[in-house]
Amino acid sequence: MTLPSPAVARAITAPVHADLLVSGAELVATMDADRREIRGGWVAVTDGLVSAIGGPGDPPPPAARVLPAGGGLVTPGLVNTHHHIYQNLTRAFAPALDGTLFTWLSTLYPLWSRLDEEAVHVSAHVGLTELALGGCTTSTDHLYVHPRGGGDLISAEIAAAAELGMRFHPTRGSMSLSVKDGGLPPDSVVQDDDEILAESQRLVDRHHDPSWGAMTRVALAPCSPFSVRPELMRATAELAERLDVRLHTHLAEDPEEDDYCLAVFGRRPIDQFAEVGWGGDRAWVAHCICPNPEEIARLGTWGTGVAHCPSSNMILGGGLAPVAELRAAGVPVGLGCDGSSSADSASLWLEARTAMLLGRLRHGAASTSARDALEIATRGGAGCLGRVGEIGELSVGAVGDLVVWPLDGVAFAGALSDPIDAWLRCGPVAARHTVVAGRPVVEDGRPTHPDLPAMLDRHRVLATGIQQAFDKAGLDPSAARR
Ligand SMILES: Nc1nc2[nH]c(O)nc2c(=O)[nH]1
Repeated sequence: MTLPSPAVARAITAPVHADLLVSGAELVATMDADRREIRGGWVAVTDGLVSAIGGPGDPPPPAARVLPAGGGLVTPGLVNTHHHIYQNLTRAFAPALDGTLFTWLSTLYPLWSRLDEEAVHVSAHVGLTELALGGCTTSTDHLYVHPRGGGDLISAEIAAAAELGMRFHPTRGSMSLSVKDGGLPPDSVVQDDDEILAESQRLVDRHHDPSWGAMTRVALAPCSPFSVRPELMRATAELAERLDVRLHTHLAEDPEEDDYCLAVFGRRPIDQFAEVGWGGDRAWVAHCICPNPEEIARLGTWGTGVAHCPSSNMILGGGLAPVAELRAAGVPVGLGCDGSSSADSASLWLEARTAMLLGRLRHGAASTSARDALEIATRGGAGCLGRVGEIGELSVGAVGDLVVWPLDGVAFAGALSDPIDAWLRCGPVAARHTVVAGRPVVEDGRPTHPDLPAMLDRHRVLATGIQQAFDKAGLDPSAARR
């Protein structure tokens, strides 16, 4: 990772004229190295980076624009470490709702085989807008379905993120092992290893920005042990090392995956992960519901990150991820919405709250606080994406990504004693303002980009076309429910 240049470092320590000043907060929860919480605080952003932070006694710099926090809570922007945004085209899809992971995937793969550039662009516009409304400023996406003739899907979603001004970490997903070779996906959605590797390199060359404050970073992401060949896992790890980009995959997400790995590889998923050269801090993995204590310790030693996806894990019935144990072992744990066909909603506020509730259910009321959940949603995400100190905190020199959350109205009546507890225990809450690199993408609860209504109209047409494919293919909708 590139650190700020001397010029940037000078600019952020000198008194500045800010581009944006967010002031009038009830509390600024900086989530910086000291976890400073500043009552009545303000935050200034210059050239996309935080240039100053202060309290009521500190005079703020003059600013081109002042965004009133209106007595709200200011936090760093939340970081989404796992998503399949295109799945909002098959959200809450009735024929797939009751399946376990493998049945659910097998029902939906044929629909996703109809993705093309327009569908990905429109679904990304809608999906990233939804994320911004829920307080997300940096999102990953794991797009692993690349149908023949579908076009350059990753570039299409990067275009959507750039239009909206969202910080984006697309991961070039891949599947290479179809049913006929012992994998789960059908032939229509797999590619061969050479094509996947060539495309991965091309996308990194074209879009990946390693510089401090980058808006776009690309990672490489073979889908799961049951949809790619071990040779591709190994070659992808080598390519990521050579290009110095991060690695992402699904891991240990379901007992069915344990059974598959034992039957096919003769070892458990995390042993197979190590066998193909992935055990290290370049990788972060999604779900990680089923590691045993010895595997948790190994993940901690490696520094491999985990994207905790609480809603999706419960909806698919995969189980309860051992979040407290992973964190105690030193694993960077971030938060993920997961795809909108399994989690169906995409709000990191909701995922943070759900992570807090699940933690308390597993380990008792004193185990998991709103601050723990905020930590996972911010600094934990930065750890997964290799951007500690840069995203997920408000400190001078970090990116100017922040959220102003309301603390007023019916939901908060009487919640006066602690703004962070109020934020996550009351609600439901959507962002009042979401700011990325000093520019509001949500203001007064509304997206600032004007195209959302047109995008939603187009999304409905595209989603209808894709879902009708299910009927046309003559699939028996009730089969997936059995
Ligand atoms: N929740 C999800 N798990 C997955 N595993 C896999 O291989 N694909 C998926 C997915 O889309 N969602």
